[in-house]
Parts: sequence; structure tokens; C-alpha cells
Amino acid sequence: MTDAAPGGRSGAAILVTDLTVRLDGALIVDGVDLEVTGGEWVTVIGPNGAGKSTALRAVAGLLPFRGTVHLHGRPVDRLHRRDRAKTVAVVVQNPVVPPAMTVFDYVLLGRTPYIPPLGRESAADLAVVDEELAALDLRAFAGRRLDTLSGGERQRVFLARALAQGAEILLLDEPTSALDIGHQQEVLELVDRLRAERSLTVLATMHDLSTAGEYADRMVLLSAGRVAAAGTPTEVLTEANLAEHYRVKVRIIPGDHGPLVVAVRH
Ligand SMILES: Nc1ncnc2c1ncn2[C@@H]1O[C@H](COP(=O)(O)OP(=O)(O)OP(=O)(O)O)[C@@H](O)[C@H]1O
Repeated sequence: MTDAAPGGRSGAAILVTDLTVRLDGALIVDGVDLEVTGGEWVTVIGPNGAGKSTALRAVAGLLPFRGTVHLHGRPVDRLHRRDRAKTVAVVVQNPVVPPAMTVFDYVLLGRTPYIPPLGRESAADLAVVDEELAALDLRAFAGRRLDTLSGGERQRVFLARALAQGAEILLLDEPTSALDIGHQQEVLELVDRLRAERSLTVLATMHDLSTAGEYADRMVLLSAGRVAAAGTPTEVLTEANLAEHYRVKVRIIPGDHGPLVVAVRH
């Protein structure tokens, strides 16, 4: 008998149906359908204001929405806060951080869902933090204040905190926006390696189209809150799609790991 819930472990890690989000009465995400298989990397692209961050926050259960979002078969809006945090970890754009907090203590925040109310972190929690710091080459920074780190170091710390949650689904909102080209590649390679090692499912938003296409298995082009195109990077990153939704003339050059997008003057 097969009675698996929608998007159960045998199926999608993320299953989104008719996702609709209004913010202060404005329709921001308008009937989005999306399915991400376990272990897959899907990147949402789209022009400024298309609704990418809003959609991602709704998938994370951080915003009220209409429609359904199932994470490993469970409706995100019915998950208890702790269970949700064990299921999905989010790295938002420019998170507000206590500047004087140390890297170690910040990454330890990722263990919050495992620490009993009024309880203290266990030796196992501390060990997880140490492991994540090692995995992201951050051990030397453990005692450093967050406000003394460079943009690239901070981004690795945000990732370490998310990974310390032990969630199989990772949502990344513009994970490389503050980084130079070398650190962009470093962070994305790291995510890709961890995805393979830990069978993580990645749903990201990104602006750099060529880089997005290099790492994503599939892409979704969001425009005015709706899915305008979805498929492999080669299917989505076309001159016609980008002209229509970004109002830009581009040239698409075949690359080793996907199409390379170059904007050209009119
Ligand atoms: N509280 C709000 N009330 C009304 N509109 C809002 C509210 N918050 C955000 N918006 C609008 O929602 C739209 C989508 O914002 P969102 O941040 O999701 O877009 P995005 O695709 O991630 O954009 P960007 O690429 O610029 O980061 C924007 O036009 C924004 O101004």
C-alpha cells in the first residue's frame, strides 16, 4: 500500500503548490508551484522585486501564505518551531547579528532547537559546533567577534550556523552577494561539496546568472511573483527569457558547466 504524504521521503524534499503571498495587501508571490527532489539544487532567479526572497521566506515557514508547502511531506505551517528548524535551515540576506558575539557562540545558536527550554547546550551540541567550524575552515575564528570578520568569513559563519541546525533542507537567499568572485566560488563549492556529503537539498536565490547556472540542477525564473520559466539552466537562461523579464540584451555562450550570460549594449 502506498500512502505516502505529499512530498514524502520517497518523493520531493520541497513541494510547493499554488504559493501565494500578500504583504500589506500587495500580491508579491502569485500562485507558484515548485518541486525540489531530495539532494537537488534549485536556484530561483528573477529581476529585483520579483518576489524571490519572499517566496523563499514562505517556503521556510517564516511568512504567512496561501497554498501549500510540504517539507519532506510535512506542511511547514503546521510544524512546531523546533521541528521546523530541524527540517529547514535558512541563510537570509544580511542577517542581523549581535556584533560582539563570538563566532563560536553564533554558530551555537544553530543548536537552539536541540537545547531544552531553560536547559543548557550539551557536550554533543558543542561537538557539532566544533565540527561545523572545522568543516568550514573556521576553527581559527572561533573566539573572534562577528564584527571583526570580512564579508567572506561572515558568510561562512552564517553557513556554519545553518549547518549546525542539522537540517537536510538548506535555503540560501543571495548567499554570495557580498563576496568577490573568488569567495563566491569558494562558498558555492563548499555548499556543493556539503550537499553531496550530507545529501542536502538546496533551494537558493541568486542574481549572478552564469554562476547560478553553473551550480543549479534546475532553475526557476520568477517574474512579478509568477513562474515565467523553469527547467535546466540551458532551458531557462535563454536570450528570449532574459530579454523579456530583465529587459536586457544578452549573449549566451556555452560554458563547461552551463550557459554563460553576458549582457551587451543595445
Ligand atoms: N511589507 C511590504 N508591503 C508591500 N510590498 C512589499 C513589502 N515587503 C516587500 N514588498 C515588495 O515585494 C516585492 C518583492 O520583494 P522581494 O524581496 O521578495 O523580491 P526579490 O525578488 O527578492 O528582490 P531583490 O532581487 O531585489 O532582492 C518588492 O517589490 C518589495 O518592494
